[in-house]
Amino acid sequence: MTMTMDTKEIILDVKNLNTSFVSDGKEVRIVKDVSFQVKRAKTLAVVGESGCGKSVTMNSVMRFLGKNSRIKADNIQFNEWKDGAVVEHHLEKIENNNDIKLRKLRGPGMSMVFQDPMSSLNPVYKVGDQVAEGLREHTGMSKAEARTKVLELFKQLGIPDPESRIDNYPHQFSGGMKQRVVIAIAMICNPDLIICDEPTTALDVTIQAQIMDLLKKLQLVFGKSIILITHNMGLVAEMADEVCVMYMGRVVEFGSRKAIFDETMHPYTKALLRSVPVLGLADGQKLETIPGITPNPADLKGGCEFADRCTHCMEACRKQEIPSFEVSEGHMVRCLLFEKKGRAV
Ligand SMILES: Nc1ncnc2c1ncn2[C@@H]1O[C@H](COP(=O)(O)OP(=O)(O)OP(=O)(O)O)[C@@H](O)[C@H]1O
Repeated sequence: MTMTMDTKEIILDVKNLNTSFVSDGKEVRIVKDVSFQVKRAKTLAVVGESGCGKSVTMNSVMRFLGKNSRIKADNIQFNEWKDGAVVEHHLEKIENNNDIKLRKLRGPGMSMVFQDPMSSLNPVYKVGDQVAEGLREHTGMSKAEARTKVLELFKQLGIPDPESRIDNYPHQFSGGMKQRVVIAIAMICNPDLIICDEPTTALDVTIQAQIMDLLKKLQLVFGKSIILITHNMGLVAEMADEVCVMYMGRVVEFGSRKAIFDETMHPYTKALLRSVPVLGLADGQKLETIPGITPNPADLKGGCEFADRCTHCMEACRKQEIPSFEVSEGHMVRCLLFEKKGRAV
C-alpha cells in the first residue's frame, strides 16, 4: 500500500506481514505480504473463508502465537494517542512475545475479544476478578478501586444487576452475558484499538445484534478503532468503514465498504458476495457456492492462490506472484485483470 501515513488518522499500519509455522521441520507460509491500515475511530472488517489467515494475521500483530511461528514484517506500527500527541510503536522490531513494551500496550493500547467466550474465561474465578486483573496489573490499582471500575463497565455493557453479578462465576452467566464479560476484559484498560475475532458467532441473532450495537456505541462515544473479523457480510455492510478481503493468506482486495460492495473487483470477492446472504439483498438474492475447494497452504505452487477456482484465470496468473493494483484511491486489488486499470503498489 502506498498511502502516506498520517499518524493521527491511522492507528495501525501493517506492511508486508509474513507469518509461517514450522512443523515436522517444514515451514508453511500462512500470511503472505499482508498490508492494511486501520483508521482511528473507524471499523475495518476482515473477511474471507475459514482458514484464510484472518486470525493468524491479528494474532501476529498482538503476538499471541506459539513458538512454532515465524513473524516478519516491514512495518507493524501502532500509533498511540497519548496526552494530545502520537507515540509511534514499532512492533515489527519486537522479538519476544513477552516483551515489556508489548505487554504495556496490550490492554491500554490494543486488545482482543476472542471467538469463544468459554475459552477466554477461567471457570474457577469470579467474573469480576477476571475483569479486574488486567486493570490492576496495568495501573497497580487497589482491589476496591478496580471493583468500582469493573462495576461501571458492567453497567455500560448492559450487564443487569452488576453489584451481585460481579461475584458470579462464568457458568452462572448466559452466552450473551459471558460474551459481555469477555468484552469487559478487553475494554477495562480503555484500549484505543479493539480487535474482535468473530465476537458473536456463538450467540443467537438478537444477542449478536445487541453486542454489535454496543461496540458501535463505544466507537461513537469513545472514538474506539475496531477490527472486526467475521464471516457475516451483513454485519460488514452494517459496521465496516473499510473492508479487507483475504484469500489463502493474502489480502486480495481492500477498500471502503462502498468500493467492496458496489465496485467489487476481485473474482474472489465477487464469488464471496454471491455466496453469502447480504442484508438488504437477502430477499431474492440467489446464493451460489464458490466452485472448488480451498487448497492446503502447504500444497500451493505459486502464482495466484485463487487460480484453480477462478473463472477468469489466464496463463499469466499461474506464472508469477500477483502484485496489488490501486484501482482508485485506497481501493486495492490483487488480480491481473486490473493490471491496466491500476497502478502496482
Ligand atoms: N499454531 C499453528 N500452527 C500451524 N498452523 C496453524 C496454526 N494456527 C493456524 N494455523 C493454520 O493457519 C491457517 C489460517 O488459520 P486462521 O485461524 O488464521 O484462519 P481464519 O481465516 O481465521 O479461519 P476462521 O474463519 O475459521 O477462524 C489454517 O490453515 C490453520 O490451520
